[in-house]
Amino acid sequence: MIMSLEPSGEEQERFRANFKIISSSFASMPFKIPGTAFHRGIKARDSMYAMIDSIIAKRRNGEVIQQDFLESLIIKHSKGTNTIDNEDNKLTDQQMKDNILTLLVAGHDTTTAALTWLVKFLGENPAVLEHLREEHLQIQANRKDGTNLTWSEVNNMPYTNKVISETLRRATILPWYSRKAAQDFEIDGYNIKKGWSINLDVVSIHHDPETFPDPEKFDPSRFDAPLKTFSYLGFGSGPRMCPGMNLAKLEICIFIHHLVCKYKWRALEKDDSVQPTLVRMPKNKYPIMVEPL
Ligand code: HEM
Repeated sequence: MIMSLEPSGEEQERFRANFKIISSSFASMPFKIPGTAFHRGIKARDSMYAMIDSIIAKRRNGEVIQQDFLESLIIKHSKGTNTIDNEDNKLTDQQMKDNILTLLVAGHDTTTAALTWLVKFLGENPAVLEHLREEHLQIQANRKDGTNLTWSEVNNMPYTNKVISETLRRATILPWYSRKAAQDFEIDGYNIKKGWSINLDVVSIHHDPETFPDPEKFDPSRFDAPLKTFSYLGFGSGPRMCPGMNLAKLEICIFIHHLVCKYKWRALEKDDSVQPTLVRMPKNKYPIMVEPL
């Protein structure tokens, strides 16, 4: 979708390997010294840049044509192309590469983790799974022709949306993110100075028993009524809120539809530990055995 890499092959493998190094160095101390995670991350990023450079070059000389996000960036942002945008607003190749890398880094592991947690929570909560399956079987039954999920169907999945929100609350994929204080302020007796970086402890916010009674319980009905502002931060909040939210939700809705309409599954291991990385995942990656319904 982003740049049409084949799911297998040497290029994809190299991409995957570099991507893994970048993800695991994301929250490392910024010491650019050989041997540190940060240094490995920078090297992997440079290698990704080189790969994206070569992909952009092939697209520019017409060797490869694809209908994907990179292609639309190239068409819209090539200097001298006949679009209504001002030349000064066009992205440089460096900015294009950064955009592609940002989308991959911010969008891949987060969505993968969300899907993994979703399968786990549904497997552990058969009543929720049954309710969810009813919603999706009803969508199938109402469909007059065609087999593909339509845009209006995706936009009319009320229970699915609550299941997604509860998954992101309970799992809290991004356990913290930061904001810079715009002014001096005091909170609970602590004085915060303008310009300080503040990390939000989203796991605690999402497990506050005052807002979410019995917080460990997986219960999508918590989202039946609107919640207190800033108590649910699955995709963040405010102007820096996740720009990929709608894409991620779309991917998750499509995944859920096919999963619950066609398959049943069971966990192969019992392990509730969480991998202590920036993007929270079940430590054992939650292996399952899948069968047709
Ligand atoms: C279930 C999947 C996802 C989750 C749980 C998630 C969650 C988040 C959260 C919590 C933030 C921080 C928001 C804030 O600071 O207020 C964020 C930022 C961001 N996300 Fe996502 N995200 C997901 C998928 C995606 C996808 C698919 C993309 C793009 C393809 C994406 C791109 C970004 C970017 C670029 C930012 C940084 C925004 C900024 O700092 O201005 N995310 N995401």
